[in-house]
Amino acid sequence: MAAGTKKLSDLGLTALAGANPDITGLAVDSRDVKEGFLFAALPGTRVHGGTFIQFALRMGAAAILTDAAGAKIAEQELAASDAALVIAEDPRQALAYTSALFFGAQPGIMAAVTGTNGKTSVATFLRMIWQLMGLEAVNLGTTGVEGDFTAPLNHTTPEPITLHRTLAAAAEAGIGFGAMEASSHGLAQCRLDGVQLKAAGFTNFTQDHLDYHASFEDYFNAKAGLFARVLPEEGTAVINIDDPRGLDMAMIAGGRGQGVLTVGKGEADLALMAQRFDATGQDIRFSFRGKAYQARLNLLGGFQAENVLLAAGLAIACGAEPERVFEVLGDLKGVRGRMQLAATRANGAAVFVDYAHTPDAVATALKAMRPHVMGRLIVIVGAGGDRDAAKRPLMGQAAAENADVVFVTDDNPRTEDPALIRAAVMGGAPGATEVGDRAEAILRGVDALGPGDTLLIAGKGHESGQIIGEDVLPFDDCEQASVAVAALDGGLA
Ligand SMILES: CC(=O)N[C@H]1[C@@H](OP(=O)(O)OP(=O)(O)OC[C@H]2O[C@@H](n3ccc(=O)[nH]c3=O)[C@H](O)[C@@H]2O)O[C@H](CO)[C@@H](O)[C@@H]1O[C@H](C)C(=O)N[C@@H](C)C(=O)N[C@H](CCC(=O)O)C(=O)O
Ligand SMILES: Nc1ncnc2c1ncn2[C@@H]1O[C@H](COP(=O)(O)OP(=O)(O)OP(=O)(O)O)[C@@H](O)[C@H]1O
Ligand SMILES: N[C@H](CCC[C@H](N)C(=O)O)C(=O)O
Ligand SMILES: [Mg+2]
Repeated sequence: MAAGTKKLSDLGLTALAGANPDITGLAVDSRDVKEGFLFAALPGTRVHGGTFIQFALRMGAAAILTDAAGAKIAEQELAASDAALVIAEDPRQALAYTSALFFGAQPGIMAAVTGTNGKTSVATFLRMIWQLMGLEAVNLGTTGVEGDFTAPLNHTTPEPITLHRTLAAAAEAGIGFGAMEASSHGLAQCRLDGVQLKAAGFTNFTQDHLDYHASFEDYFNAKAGLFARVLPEEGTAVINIDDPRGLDMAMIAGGRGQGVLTVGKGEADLALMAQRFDATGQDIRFSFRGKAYQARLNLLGGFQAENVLLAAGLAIACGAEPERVFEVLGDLKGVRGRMQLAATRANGAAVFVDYAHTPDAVATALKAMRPHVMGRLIVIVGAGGDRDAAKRPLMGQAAAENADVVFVTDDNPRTEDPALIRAAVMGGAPGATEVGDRAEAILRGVDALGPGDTLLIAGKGHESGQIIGEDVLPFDDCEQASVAVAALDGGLA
């Protein structure tokens, strides 16, 4: 979508020498720069983007946005060029605000959700609640843009240029409501600082991404940035108060003067009082500010009710009538790749696919599955390469502690040696069976299913490819589950 040309000053930026060129586009990678673009030369984890200013200038950049270090790297090239130079203390945050001004529109009501697990689920349920109330809505995140406007995304929280281009396109298509995921990377890099939020949610905080964040506390602080920085003072924070860090988040939000709506099993504004599980879902009883309600959820897993209530809280915080929100909960559908029924064997045993890729998520998914299972619970688990290595044995342990049979296999090895990743996972699950090839592991897991047993294939959820080295090979857990059932039982599942 062409956003048109804007003056540098209309993008909230002031150049050092007073230049005010027309800006025809924005780029964060020098290889994407075209004539008249603003190039944001950002400090990176590997290299400073300032290194690439010389290439951006050659491509016709009209302005450079960077920090003092970036400007120093390209001092000579900048002196010899008449491109405008903008130096910001935090160029990532400046780029976020600039992107919002450049693309100029977003759905009028937006909410963001952060937390280690449950972001996609909550954002998707919130979008569905809005749609079921007759509103045009989207969710943006790991599964792309879904709802009344669709588009693929490569990141859970895209960098600001892609984010605001997408939000503007959605707004132009008539979308009035948007629910987005705020990943810890996205928050640490201020990717969503230019989005106008009405409400923000917090699901939970457990181990992940310690490859990127220097410490557990750094990881927490990145997430807390959603309330401490991005959500405005007049916004409402919707907090899962059952999480050990929920109170900390509520304090941060309250400290900034934001409204706080708590969700949880104990004392909470929106309180989950009882759950009754059966083969196809659960009935829940809950209260909102003291008044009791009941709803049917066609969703498996106790934690899904928590995600649904957080989404309901966000809908209310965004202005919806509580009674209307509670009425539509019974019509919610499952989220793709989250506790999704993938296939059923001739003997009745079921195969589920779930995106559990953290120790907490593996434990939660298996514990949640247990009340729905009569026989043995079998799990297939692995861990991704080029990601937090410390979580691997913990994922194995979570599988061993909560399932009756464990198969350890490859997830996305990326550039790492898959055998070493598997060995680390096996370290936490010594009694497990190791099967490197994921399709074979699924076949073995499905073959092991007796009547009343259930298989949970964890880790890849909705993903349609397996990343090996730099290649992405087609691979879909749901599809492989069907193939395995067909191979063992004949016909298609
Ligand atoms: C680890 C991480 O988040 N990296 C982000 C970061 O890149 P970086 O710091 O590694 O960049 P770098 O390689 O050091 O390069 C520095 C700068 O030079 C630029 N460059 C580089 C080469 C060149 O030829 N020209 C050029 O201009 C780069 O665009 C970059 O701005 O800044 C870049 C620009 O903003 C981001 O695109 C990039 O995200 C990469 C693509 C990424 O894969 N991020 C993942 C880990 C991520 O964000 N994941 C979360 C999900 C987390 C979850 O599971 O919850 C997400 O929100 O998707
Ligand atoms: N409220 C929850 N508490 C604990 N675990 C959960 C919760 N919700 C979901 N999970 C587990 O986490 C997995 C991922 O869920 P989801 O995709 O909604 O999380 P996410 O935060 O978006 O993950 P990502 O970091 O990849 O974006 C699910 O498949 C499930 O196993
Ligand atoms: N957003 C997460 C997804 C992990 C999914 C899992 N299949 C893996 O590859 O580790 C990440 O990039 O860390
Ligand atoms: Mg997600």
